Amino acid sequence: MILNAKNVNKSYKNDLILNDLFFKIEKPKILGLVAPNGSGKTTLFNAICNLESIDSGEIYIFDELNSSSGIFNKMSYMQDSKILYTNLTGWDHLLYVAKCHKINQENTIDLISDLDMKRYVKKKVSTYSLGMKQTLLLAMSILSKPKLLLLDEPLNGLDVTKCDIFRKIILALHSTGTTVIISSHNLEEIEKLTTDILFLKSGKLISSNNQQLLLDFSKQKTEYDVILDITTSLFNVLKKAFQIEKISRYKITIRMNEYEKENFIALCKENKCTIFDIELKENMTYQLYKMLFEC
Ligand SMILES: Nc1ncnc2c1ncn2[C@@H]1O[C@H](COP(=O)(O)OP(=O)(O)OP(=O)(O)O)[C@@H](O)[C@H]1O
Repeated sequence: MILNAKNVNKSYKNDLILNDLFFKIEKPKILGLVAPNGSGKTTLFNAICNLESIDSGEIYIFDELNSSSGIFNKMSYMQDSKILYTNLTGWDHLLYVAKCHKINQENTIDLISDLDMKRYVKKKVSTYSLGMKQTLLLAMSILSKPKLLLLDEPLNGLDVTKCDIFRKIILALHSTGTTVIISSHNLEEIEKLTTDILFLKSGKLISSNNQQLLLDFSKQKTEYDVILDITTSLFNVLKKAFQIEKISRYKITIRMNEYEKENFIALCKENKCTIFDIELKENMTYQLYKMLFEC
């Protein structure tokens, strides 16, 4: 078992942040961790790494209690830039991590090149931009090729090119068997990278694959863009039966739930209308997020 969290509770004074939280990861995955500000994402990461004590419950990493000193040989945690020493250079930071994990300098130099850090790695961190600090933190967290990697808002301040590099590196690491959990408010990027999303709501985790969540979602009306070859007569039929938001010759935007979607597809078929594409107007993660946190 990669991660096993049982009955985890954590409060700050009267605020219950993690509420009898259960969570298991059995196979290597890339998971997104998504929730509004102040919901407890960082608290959960800190609790997993035992940087923050929990009030009750147990967390096991590779079948060892997270308080065991050996876990940091197998896992790594990218925190925010407050952990960096502004008077040291990026190179100093990387050398320190390399020494702790007995990694040779060639691997460090390769990573600096992969992350395009050569230009600034020998400068003091005090001169770094947010994106440069994030890149250094990412480099520090992946240098040891951990089997479990926690990334707390790694995309903050990264430009489009850096996001692409970041994605390739995470996918490459995952292909070697690493499990990655990434918290982010960038729902589009997170959807591109991950297989499951974990929503942290009221101190508990809900997976985007949760059957009840998907059932609730299927009952919600959502906007779809449909590319189709529509005739005027069919449009008149559809107009009466569905909530059409926008229409042009080959594309309509329509609000419907899953049940209505099936009827819509059947009606088009009956009328010999070809549907070339039917897709959610906003990404699925965003739709689930709205359903969970904004109603
Ligand atoms: N050391 C602390 N003492 C008291 N309260 C804390 C402490 N750390 C976090 N909190 C509170 O716990 C809650 C969860 O904070 P946390 O930083 O885990 O949320 P988050 O989901 O990571 O937020 P964000 O998306 O803004 O980074 C917040 O209400 C925060 O004020």
